[in-house]
Amino acid sequence: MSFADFKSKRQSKSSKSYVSALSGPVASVPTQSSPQASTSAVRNDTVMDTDGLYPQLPSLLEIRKTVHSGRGLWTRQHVKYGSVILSIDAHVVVLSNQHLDSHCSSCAKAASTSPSMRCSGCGTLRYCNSGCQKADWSLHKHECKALKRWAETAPSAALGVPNDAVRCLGRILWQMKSNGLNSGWSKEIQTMQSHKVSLQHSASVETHTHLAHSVVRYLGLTAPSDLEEYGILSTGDLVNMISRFITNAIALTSPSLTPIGAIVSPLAALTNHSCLPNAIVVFPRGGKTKMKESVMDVIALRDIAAGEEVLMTYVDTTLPKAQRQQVLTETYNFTCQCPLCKQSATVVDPREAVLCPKSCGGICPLPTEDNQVSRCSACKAAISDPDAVIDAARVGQEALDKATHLQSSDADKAKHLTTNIIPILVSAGLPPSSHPLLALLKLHQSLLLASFSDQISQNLLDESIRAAAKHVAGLSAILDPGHPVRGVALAELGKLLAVDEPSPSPSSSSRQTASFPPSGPTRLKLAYETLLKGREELLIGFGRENEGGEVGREVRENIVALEKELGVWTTGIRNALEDGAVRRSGKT
Ligand SMILES: C[S@@+](CC[C@H](N)C(=O)[O-])C[C@H]1O[C@@H](n2cnc3c(N)ncnc32)[C@H](O)[C@@H]1O
Repeated sequence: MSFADFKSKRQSKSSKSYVSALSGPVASVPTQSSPQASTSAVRNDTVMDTDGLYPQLPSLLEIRKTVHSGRGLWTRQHVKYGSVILSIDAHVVVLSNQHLDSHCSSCAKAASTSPSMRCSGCGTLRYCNSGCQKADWSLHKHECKALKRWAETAPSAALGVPNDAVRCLGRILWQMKSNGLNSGWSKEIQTMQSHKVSLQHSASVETHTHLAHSVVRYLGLTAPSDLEEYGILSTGDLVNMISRFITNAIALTSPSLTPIGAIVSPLAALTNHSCLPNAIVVFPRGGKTKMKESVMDVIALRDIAAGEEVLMTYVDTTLPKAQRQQVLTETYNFTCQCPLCKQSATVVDPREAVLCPKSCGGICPLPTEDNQVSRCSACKAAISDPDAVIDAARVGQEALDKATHLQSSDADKAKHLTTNIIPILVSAGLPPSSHPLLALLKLHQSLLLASFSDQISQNLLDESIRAAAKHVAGLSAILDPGHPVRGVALAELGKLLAVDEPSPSPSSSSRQTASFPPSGPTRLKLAYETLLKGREELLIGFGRENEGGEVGREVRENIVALEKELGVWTTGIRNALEDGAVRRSGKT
């Protein structure tokens, strides 16, 4: 697994009627700052002097240190939801191996929007044009030699390029050497949090050791003293640097939130974690200043009061508590105390829930081996066969792991798995917000989309829409309105609903077995409403001043096109009705 995948897995997101879940009014965005976010109800924090570091720190923010979570970013004034709190160019950016061919290694733009040229030296990195290549050369000149050396000694072609973590550490070390170890740039890197001291008790010792060996090989070092020019005087220093990277690297995502690599930004990395974050890191792309994918923004997901801590998430918040906690302990070395993790056991978390067996609209906690008794939180009806639910969830997790593994090597097999397992979880009573159903729906949707060809069938399109709608319904039960993951999911659903129907006959087989999705003008109207809702959420999640990022701007164009199309439909229907009325009255 690449480091980008590793990180994105950690980040990175009920209604029985999906139609009604989507066609209601746009959920209002909470405008009150959340009391959960502040960890300084009693001031136990110290405002820190930046010592000339972090020149990009805006006056809106200050760095404070607490006993509980070390340094963090705090607001000095009220911040409105959807505002850009911080906009920065990362210190170091690398693409994950599977994106090296499809994206520019300088600006990280996808090759589909720009023809790319390959570096003739290493034959590994691609660029949009010579401008991008020149901009990257000061770092790539070291990397180019290292990549060639690595490929020459690799045991197989498949291992001919080191993973993104090794390449990112290489870039950090070359840049530190070139900028000088006493430069602000290098000091910011050196002061990033490391967990070297607690490593010996941690499950990630192996990852650190493996990375250390790989970095030494990548840099072409022959003696420990060779590391001194990088400011690394001992093995301990090297482990420290690796721990800093693992603790602070952030997944680089495309404008539609697909993980494509890793970045290191010491300033953004000062943000501490909550599983109920009030902020998020996005790479919105666009505008005059954000043409590089690697320009990152930290966006306020809800109003943040003056003097409140800015908190983002380090894990995928669609995961159940135990899985989130495991990652936070193993990778970040702390136990999360956020309100979601400390939620009373009497509150049912939609991530770990089963629908009420009496269909009263309530949910029951997902039964476990240790706690098989599960009752609906609303009507108290008990689940009659908890073992069946436990089994379904277990089989679902196994299928998810297998399908995720297979998706790039054998997409058909992966799709077969998701197609078969999803109905089992649904019939066991899992709502779309529940793990692993939500993750399976997302994967199923992407596998269906990947199988679209020029000749798309009505059934395939309708099945994709149903998967996308269930995915949106699941996310909506978990994530706050305005979360960019929700915005992107709504945009995808709206786009699918707006696709021309290949055979829109109301008597087609899919129509008889399911009332969703509708056909004709009703479908277009639903597409329009979904896109409007998506745009509203994207404007928050990617920042209002970014116009909702690249996806938000695309959605706006789709909305304009649909308005025209719906206008034609409305006129056509009105004309048809008027014609009928004229005929009935005997006029010609
Ligand atoms: C990316 S760094 C954040 C900045 C860090 N606090 C510092 O002083 O540089 C991640 C580390 O901060 C600490 N941290 C972040 N969020 C935390 C939380 N909610 N509770 C406790 N520690 C936290 C953990 O040590 C974690 O490994």
